[in-house]
Amino acid sequence: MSLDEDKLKKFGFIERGPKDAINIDPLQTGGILTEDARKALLEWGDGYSICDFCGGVLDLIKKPPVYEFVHEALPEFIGTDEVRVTHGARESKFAVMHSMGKAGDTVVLDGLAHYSSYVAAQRADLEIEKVQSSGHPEYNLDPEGYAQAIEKATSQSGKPPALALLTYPDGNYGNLADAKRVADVCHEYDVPLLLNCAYSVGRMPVDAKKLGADFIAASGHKSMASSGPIGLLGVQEEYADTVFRKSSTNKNKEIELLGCTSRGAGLMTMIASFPQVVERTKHWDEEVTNARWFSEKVEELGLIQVGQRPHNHDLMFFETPPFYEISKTAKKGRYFLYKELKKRNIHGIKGGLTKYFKLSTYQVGRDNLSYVIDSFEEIIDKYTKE
Ligand SMILES: Cc1ncc(COP(=O)(O)O)c(C=O)c1O
Repeated sequence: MSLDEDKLKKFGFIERGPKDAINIDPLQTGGILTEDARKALLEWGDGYSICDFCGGVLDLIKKPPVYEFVHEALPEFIGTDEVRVTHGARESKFAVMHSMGKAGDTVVLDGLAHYSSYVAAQRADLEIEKVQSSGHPEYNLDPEGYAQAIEKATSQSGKPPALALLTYPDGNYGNLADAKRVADVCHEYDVPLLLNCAYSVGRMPVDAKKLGADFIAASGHKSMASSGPIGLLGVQEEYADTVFRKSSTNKNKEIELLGCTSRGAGLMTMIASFPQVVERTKHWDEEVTNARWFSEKVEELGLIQVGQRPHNHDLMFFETPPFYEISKTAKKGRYFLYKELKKRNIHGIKGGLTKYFKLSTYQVGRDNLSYVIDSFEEIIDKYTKE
């Protein structure tokens, strides 16, 4: 096989269309780089760049201050005794499941858990027991549901679950369950709790100790203004030796991390953004106010926010009957909304969705949010007043 020149022409530098748009994509709003992180990306972009300074354990590098970041700043930031950098929230979840459970053990998942929690459990050969949410319209999770799930799993398998997980908040409705109560319930049965904080650490204050969480999984590219793939794994002391056990052949290498994880640009962008990330979590109340205000305004246009009300997070799910009605007769069909938003430089609602969608108001700011609301109104008017 040979790669001819015509084929190779497709590759090389590729511009990213929507990079300067107003972004309301829940996946992306918390991962937009700070200016310092953009500089760090170029500075540290070469493969293995950080390894110039490594004596065998990446997170022990003194200069640049990786050790201080990983072993001092991050534990304080999320309230766990130990932290390691991983390649993402899913890798963190897998590491915990794989080290805490044996094949055939059970993990309890909330009914709104992300698919990556399922595949992490499957990769670790764990059985899954679910705690159902209350369903439409609020999709609330009753912490007592964890007691029932734990009891059910125990009676079925003769053994308590190895772990419970709560998605905090969930990635569909942006619901923040009562994590403290969930932790208390799990601990009554001696079941440790992993909080999936992909959408919280880096956006809002999270203190694992206050919440009673034994493990934290976080996502740098989702919520910590970092270039991915990068995430965090926080572990309380009681479980640190289990999760961070070392290789018998390579004595300073932690097995669950396959020796070392993010090595270069990802880590250095996370470090570069960290001061601003810490600062922005102090202004979380403003983000919640903006989200609620946005929700109220678009509901005046006929959209309906489902999930917790009043809402406590920037990630929101809307049913959107006005757009759905238009899609039935619009020339571009269900793609009309995507095209209209694109024309207005608004990015983040998936193409083809008109019946419902989720969006995020995080760090978008009142002016741009007003512009999005006005654009929704203008689009509805354009098609209904024709
Ligand atoms: C709730 C939730 N958890 C975890 C993830 C995965 O995060 P990561 O890409 O860091 O593994 C996502 C990604 O969409 C998510 O929505």
